[in-house]
Amino acid sequence: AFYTDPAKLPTNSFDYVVVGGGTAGAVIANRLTENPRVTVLLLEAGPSNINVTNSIVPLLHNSLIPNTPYDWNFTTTNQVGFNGRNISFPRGHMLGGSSSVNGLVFTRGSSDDWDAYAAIAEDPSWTWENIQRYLPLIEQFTEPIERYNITGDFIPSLHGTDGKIQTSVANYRIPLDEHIIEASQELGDEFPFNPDMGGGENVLGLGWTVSTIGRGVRSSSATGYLAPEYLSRPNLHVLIHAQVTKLIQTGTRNHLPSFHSLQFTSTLAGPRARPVTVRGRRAVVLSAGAVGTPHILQLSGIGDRSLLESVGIRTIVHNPSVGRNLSDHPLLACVYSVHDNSSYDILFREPAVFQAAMDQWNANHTGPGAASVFNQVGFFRLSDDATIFETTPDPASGPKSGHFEIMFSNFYNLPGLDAPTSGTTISFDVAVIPATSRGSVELTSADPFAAPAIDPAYLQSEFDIFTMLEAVKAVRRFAEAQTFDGYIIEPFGEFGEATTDELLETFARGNAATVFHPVGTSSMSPKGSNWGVVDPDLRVKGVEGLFIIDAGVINKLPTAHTMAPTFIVAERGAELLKALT
Ligand SMILES: Cc1cc2nc3c(=O)[nH]c(=O)nc-3n(C[C@H](O)[C@H](O)[C@H](O)COP(=O)(O)OP(=O)(O)OC[C@H]3O[C@@H](n4cnc5c(N)ncnc54)[C@H](O)[C@@H]3O)c2cc1C
Repeated sequence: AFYTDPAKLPTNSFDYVVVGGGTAGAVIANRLTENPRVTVLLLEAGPSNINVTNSIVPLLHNSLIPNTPYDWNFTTTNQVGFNGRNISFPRGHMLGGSSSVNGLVFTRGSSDDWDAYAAIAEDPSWTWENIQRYLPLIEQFTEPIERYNITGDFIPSLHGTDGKIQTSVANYRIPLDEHIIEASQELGDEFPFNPDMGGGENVLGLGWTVSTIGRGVRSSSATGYLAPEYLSRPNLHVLIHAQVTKLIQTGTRNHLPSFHSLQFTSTLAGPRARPVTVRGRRAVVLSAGAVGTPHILQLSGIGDRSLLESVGIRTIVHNPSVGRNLSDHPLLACVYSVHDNSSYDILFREPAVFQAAMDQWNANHTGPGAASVFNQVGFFRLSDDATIFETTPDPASGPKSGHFEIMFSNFYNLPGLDAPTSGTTISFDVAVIPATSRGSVELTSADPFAAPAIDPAYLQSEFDIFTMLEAVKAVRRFAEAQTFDGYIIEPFGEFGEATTDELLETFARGNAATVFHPVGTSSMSPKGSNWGVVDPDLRVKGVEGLFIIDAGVINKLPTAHTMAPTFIVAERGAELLKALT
């Protein structure tokens, strides 16, 4: 059942309480309640996803962040590597979490990435081979809403057809597509075409983006795993507007502090509302994401003693790894002015064009509204003799993993920044993949409603800045392809003026942002190791009754956007929990 008022809950004791109705939390709640005898309470701080148009219409996702009710509206600390700038750090704040607000890109990572997770955690159950069985549970590949011939744009055998999340390629084609594919054919040595990045053995190269879109509509963990047929299960209770403020120690078991209770506040009643206490008899599962989960742990006395003491919180479990090892993909937009009357710059700028697109989408879910903004992405490697490898060991998980990504879109794609008021542009956004800078999420106050300090430490390592600049240079070589003659006019703004390495670095540090992929703050590490937050079975170290299942447990950035890897972690986490019962 679905609730907005905690007073309506039938009980305050459940088999499991899951914190965070986001990407992972919705999976856990769904899978555990497949057994009608298991009761689950799922608590989500944000509002419902139902009828939120900008979450439903794929093209509108950039408008969900920042400074909306659907975003936590976090800001990073001042970033040394960004010339002291801070940036907005969006996280989904609604049912479905970040899968309800994100860019819909569905990429799973390379086999090397998953094998690295297994190696780091010293647990072979996390290898690429072993996680294969979760993929069909997640994905339901669908035909694009427009009747395009997609033969050759994907490899059917790599996709599930019966999972909970609908995916598709190329829901709305744009003139830029042809140029990107042609450029890849022209410059195939450096930018080879990849017919499908979903196979972990072959994620490098450029290809059509698989997006979480079904019949022109966003598919999220909320639409998929919390669909009406699941919400109607009598053993599943989903409460929104419920912000968890603290876990409560309920005793000791096997010499470990137990955490089977927690407090939350209904935000509809304001932060001064009386906290409600609920109990998870079998376990409490934290799925509040790479920021929310470590923040809750710290508020509950689980974290670095000196940090907790600094805000007057008594330490129950001293674990300095909580909230540390924050890793994210830094992004830099390389914008070109182009001749393109179909550029989304016009659509977003001119109300009549925008309205026509929305009218079309409203009529039958077709047109630009039906598509994500990245019809293609590509993952690439630095050359083996890149000078950085003289001083830095290659941080990629292996030869099948990338060093940088390029994402292609047909407009000025810098969410949160004002687009130019005239002309038309395309954006080739680059990102550093195995970024080696490590940051942190730290509480700033014992007040659970005070935002934590988020320091992703962007571009603070030699490798990260080197790779960012190499990625920009790769973009410039790509833009030299003949197919762009008469289409690309010139590089736009400061990007065009950054003609030396020094100027390029200034441009990067002055303009880079994020692809929104934080991981690592609840890192999975070997059982018994002296670092990390969860064991390979996703139990929180040093306590009883508490699990973490979200993007934070991923201990290293994948050659992928992080939603699909989070779904994999969640399906595996649900299986591990079910095995306990
Ligand atoms: C703007 C944006 C664009 C992105 N684009 C892509 C993309 O195109 N492709 C891709 O693969 N990845 C993308 N990502 C990343 C991807 O969406 C995330 O890595 C993934 O969804 C994380 O899943 P999660 O379950 O860990 O956290 P989330 O999905 O964020 O879920 C956490 C949930 O917990 C709730 N919560 C937090 N604290 C509390 C609390 N105290 N009490 C109760 N509830 C709480 C939150 O409101 C949220 O619903 C994007 C992310 C963002 C923000």
